[in-house]
Amino acid sequence: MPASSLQQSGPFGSLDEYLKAREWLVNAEKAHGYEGLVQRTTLEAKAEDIIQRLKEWEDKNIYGVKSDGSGHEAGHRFFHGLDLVPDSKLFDIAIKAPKGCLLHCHYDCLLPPDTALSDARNQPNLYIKCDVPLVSEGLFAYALPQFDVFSQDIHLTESTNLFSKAYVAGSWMRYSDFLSKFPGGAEKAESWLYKRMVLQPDDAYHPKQTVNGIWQQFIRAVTVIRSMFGYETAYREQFRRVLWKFAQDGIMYAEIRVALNYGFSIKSDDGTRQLKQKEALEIFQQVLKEEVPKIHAAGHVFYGVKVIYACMRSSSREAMLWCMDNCIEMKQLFPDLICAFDMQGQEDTGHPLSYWVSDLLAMRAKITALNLDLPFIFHAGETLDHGGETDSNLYDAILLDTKRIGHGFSITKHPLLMQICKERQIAIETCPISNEVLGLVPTTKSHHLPVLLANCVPCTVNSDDPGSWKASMLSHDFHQAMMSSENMSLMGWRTLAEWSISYSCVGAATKEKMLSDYGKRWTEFCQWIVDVHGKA
Ligand SMILES: O=c1[nH]cnc2c1ncn2[C@@H]1O[C@H](CO)[C@@H](O)[C@H]1O
Repeated sequence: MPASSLQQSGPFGSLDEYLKAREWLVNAEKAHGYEGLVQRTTLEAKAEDIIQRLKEWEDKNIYGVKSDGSGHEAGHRFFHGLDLVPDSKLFDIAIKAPKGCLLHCHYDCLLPPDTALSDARNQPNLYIKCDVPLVSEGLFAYALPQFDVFSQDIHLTESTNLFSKAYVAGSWMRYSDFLSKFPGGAEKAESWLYKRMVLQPDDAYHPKQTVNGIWQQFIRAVTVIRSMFGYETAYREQFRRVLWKFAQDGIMYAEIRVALNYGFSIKSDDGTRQLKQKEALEIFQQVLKEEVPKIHAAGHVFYGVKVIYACMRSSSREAMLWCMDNCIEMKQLFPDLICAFDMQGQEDTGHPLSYWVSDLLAMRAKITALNLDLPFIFHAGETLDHGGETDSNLYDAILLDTKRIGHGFSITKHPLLMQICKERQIAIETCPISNEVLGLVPTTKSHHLPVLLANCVPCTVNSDDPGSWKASMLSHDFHQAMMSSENMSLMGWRTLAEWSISYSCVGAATKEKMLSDYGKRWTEFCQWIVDVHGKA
């Protein structure tokens, strides 16, 4: 707080004097945060006022806590409010909002599996296996299904029939047989599979849940869904759909973390060929070439996507070293597509960055010698730890010159590191809904985004794994961020979106153009708010 604020404290000669000092203090604190950067046009001020009024109204009328204490608070728990969101005008506004760039998301978890499940019906070579036979309610609840495609026929016998007591765990059953033999039929089968891939409210909120517990469930869900995209057509069509969903949700560009782990492969549809990192990236490049012009033709402002090469932080050293070299190789082959390197997987249970420091320093030396533009963008501080090994990832991320920080949830307990992020322009990629569903905060209201904004630490809003909890690409997170804090405003959305452009990996000229495109869309958006919602 500036020293001058002290001069504003008492003793006060009158109520009027006190109220003036109070107003000054509130405004001084606002100016300390992102509001200090904001200048409103008349149109923006009008639109902003409409949004604030809508927030209050919706909090009482759409959400609302009843006199007996039951009900849902807006911006509180994502799953509790999910069914109410469609009734919200503010959600409609969030969908329309131009959002800038999505800088933190994971490819496998971008979309819920609806379309993948319908595509799977048409894959004759697709097989399914489980770790237990599906012969009792308990085993249905426990089982982990996985998919793969095979070129040779695997006949249906008692030992490959998932619904037989004689099923040998891990044996493959043709998916079409699985659908027809599932108790209650194909629709029941798909809804059973769906629940294995998408987290449910009880997974997130049951009273004995822990961070490790929900992560174990999340990893299981990812294992199922990832195996569903394990063949070429599914992998490609998923990417095509993702691009359209981004554009339709007001995202102008994205950087996607793709798990290109050691041992990564997808198969050709007929199961005869294995496609590795290079072939997967070729698929992305090809789809971008085909789809971006169509997305433009449909009237969207869209700058495509780049890939953050990501591998598991729990890897063996041998696997990690292979990935580091492979990442450099892929950067040379796909200089415009690969934009950074990261490690992913649960931070608390994986190796901390300190474990990898010498390898990362050697990787950096190679990158510099090759004159490549390949920054690190590390996950760090996605933890409840404070002062321990996981939390200390923040120190290493900063010392290793991370371009941004993924999550940075624990950084608000490190004022010096927040200050450094401000000075060195390291943006924090926050993920409000993800942090709530995966157990870091019991409510979005205690998320660190408002703290970062109040300190004017550059940050962005991201969806992380929206498909894993049936959220949209970014609208739900924008909406949740808006509803969870009084201090979040329309100009907060604008600030976050402009930061997402400024801290992205695109070149300076493209950034300029994006900012200018954004400005135009934003003005249209504010006008729309005033025209459509201003009269109510
Ligand atoms: O919030 C996150 N922090 C770290 N890793 C994550 C997060 N969300 C997803 N993944 C990683 O991405 C994989 C899917 O591609 C997940 O298995 C998980 O390892």
